Amino acid sequence: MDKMTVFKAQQWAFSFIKDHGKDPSVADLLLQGQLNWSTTEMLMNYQTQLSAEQLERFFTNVKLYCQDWPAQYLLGKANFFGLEFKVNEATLIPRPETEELVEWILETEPKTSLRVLDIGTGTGAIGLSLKHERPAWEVTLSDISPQALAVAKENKQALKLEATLIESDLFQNITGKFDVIVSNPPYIAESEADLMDKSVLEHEPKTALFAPDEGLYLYKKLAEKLSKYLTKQGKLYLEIGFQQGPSVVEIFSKAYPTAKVQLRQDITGHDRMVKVSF
Ligand SMILES: C[S@@+](CC[C@H](N)C(=O)[O-])C[C@H]1O[C@@H](n2cnc3c(N)ncnc32)[C@H](O)[C@@H]1O
Repeated sequence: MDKMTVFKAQQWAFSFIKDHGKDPSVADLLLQGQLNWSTTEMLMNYQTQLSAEQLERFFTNVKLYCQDWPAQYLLGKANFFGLEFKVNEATLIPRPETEELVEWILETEPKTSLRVLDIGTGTGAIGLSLKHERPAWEVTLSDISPQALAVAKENKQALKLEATLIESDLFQNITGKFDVIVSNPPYIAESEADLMDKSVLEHEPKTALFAPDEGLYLYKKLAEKLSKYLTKQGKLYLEIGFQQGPSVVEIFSKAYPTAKVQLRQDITGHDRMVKVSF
């Protein structure tokens, strides 16, 4: 393949992606991500020649994106809360909604030393972002998937953050008590699979997406054992599906009648988070 300028390669990718009915702005994401360039660097380098190798990788990624591969898996990385996380097909791609859960914790909890447990950590996105913002917190990351936990370990090392990693089915291998437990568990009902994007369904891990019992299984399991792992005034923060607000509030209100259970909406106005305060 001959050399080509960044500008020409971008133009080609734009029209190729458009012709396939997908989002042309992903062309920039793929090229910038591959070259590790900021938007400014991209603008300053429009006339730079790309090597045949660089072009081949870019064209391949553009074509795979048009075949429903998520751009983040093609690049092997995703941004979350201002940090770069390695991702692969063993981990969910961290979502912007989840950044709002991190923000809620940061604006509510004291900056002083706290013990924090992130259950179902995946890439480590929630727990490592919290540790990055609050170095005094002692953070534990757990996941049922050893492959996901291996990615969380790489992210912890790349970001130079301290955290304990534990392979565990919910609380099974967890000991001690925590001031904050946070979880974005799998919460999609199997019956909703038909409505999902092909790129999510075909590439993201099923153990990260689906849960039995209309998606409520993990919330019910968390509620059963929660009090044993929270300090007296501890708090649980959860991400939920936008239709699950009333059901999740009911699960925790029934299990802990004296606790305060709060529902919170995301930036688009959908029910998205629940906090249980003891
Ligand atoms: C929706 S993903 C969330 C990943 C990450 N916390 C985030 O917000 O991007 C759910 C995660 O929970 C993990 N998981 C599923 N069942 C679990 C269980 N029983 N115990 C612990 N982790 C579980 C999955 O492997 C997956 O990494």
